[in-house]
Amino acid sequence: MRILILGAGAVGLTVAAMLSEHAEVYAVCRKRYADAISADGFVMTGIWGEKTCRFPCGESAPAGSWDYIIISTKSAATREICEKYHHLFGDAEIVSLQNGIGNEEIIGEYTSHVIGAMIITGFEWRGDNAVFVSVDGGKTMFGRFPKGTDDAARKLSVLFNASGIRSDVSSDIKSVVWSKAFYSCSLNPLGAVMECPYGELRKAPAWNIITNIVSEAFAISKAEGVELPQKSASAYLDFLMQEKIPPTAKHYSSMYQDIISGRLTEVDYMNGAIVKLGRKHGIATPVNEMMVNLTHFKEELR
Ligand SMILES: NC(=O)C1=CN([C@@H]2O[C@H](COP(=O)(O)OP(=O)(O)OC[C@H]3O[C@@H](n4cnc5c(N)ncnc54)[C@H](OP(=O)(O)O)[C@@H]3O)[C@@H](O)[C@H]2O)C=CC1
Ligand SMILES: CC(C)(CO)C(=O)C(=O)O
Repeated sequence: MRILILGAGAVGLTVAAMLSEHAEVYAVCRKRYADAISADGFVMTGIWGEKTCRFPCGESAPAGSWDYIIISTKSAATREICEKYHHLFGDAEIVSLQNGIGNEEIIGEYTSHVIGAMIITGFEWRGDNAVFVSVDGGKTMFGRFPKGTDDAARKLSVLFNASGIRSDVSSDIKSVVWSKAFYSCSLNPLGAVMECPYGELRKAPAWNIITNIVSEAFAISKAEGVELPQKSASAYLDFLMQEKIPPTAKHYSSMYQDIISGRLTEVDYMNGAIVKLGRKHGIATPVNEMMVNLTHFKEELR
């Protein structure tokens, strides 16, 4: 199986390292990462094991055809990467291994072969050729976007499992992607602005804010016709409190890590997407809008 990873950073390089023992993988990444990996290998630490891996990577993609092309940029770069590389898409399945609402729709403007994915594992940079895998919040999910499963999604999930990344398929991947987006909308900006781990957000003042974020987001999912696995805002809040926060209670959100490292956050593709869809449907989303503004303010203060 030939797999090209476009925009490989913390997620894409680690996935490349894991898959490269079971498939032919090439990672397109920034020059400084390619140089460091070519010189010293890619160093993985954390819950997926400690190893130094070698796989081909570089600033541009080699010619040829691919079975899967995995996009692992931040959401702000999805369109740019599609513009730059859609000439390679051919019959390949194009997989969005990203957070946020709207990436699959952008990719769908360039191909009819879109696979949606949801990954809920933590990846933290530890140098130009090193990533620490910090937490595991569940299986990585794949599915034909927006709905359905087929051999292409199943084969990719089988490869991930064989490579040591717990995975499964969903026949409603859009719903799974939105459910993860609601998790990110609830925990990421608040954890970043307050500089605290997810577990602290269970305290009453934070939980009041999260309750409003989730209620607004549910109104939007209803208006968009996206049915989440959790049937109501209160069912989603229970799921967050009972199932999702406990395994990641000590984790500082990736948005917090973006802010302290001087990178822009993806808040516009999370709470910002809810605000934008709220305007489209005439639904007020003041708490999500406040989180967008607070996060951008925090970005400017650093
Ligand atoms: N990190 C995590 O714990 C998790 C992240 N995710 C999601 O996965 C996605 C990727 O996150 P993550 O890996 O952390 O992000 P990173 O910023 O570490 O990686 C993305 C990489 O893509 C690069 N890139 C952008 N455009 C190009 C291009 N044209 N050519 C080559 N490289 C390019 C970026 O470079 P540059 O910065 O120079 O633009 C960056 O190095 C996000 O949507 C994130 O929300 C999901 C689960 C967990
Ligand atoms: C827990 C984790 C790492 C899973 O994606 C996360 O949601 C984040 O930090 O953004």
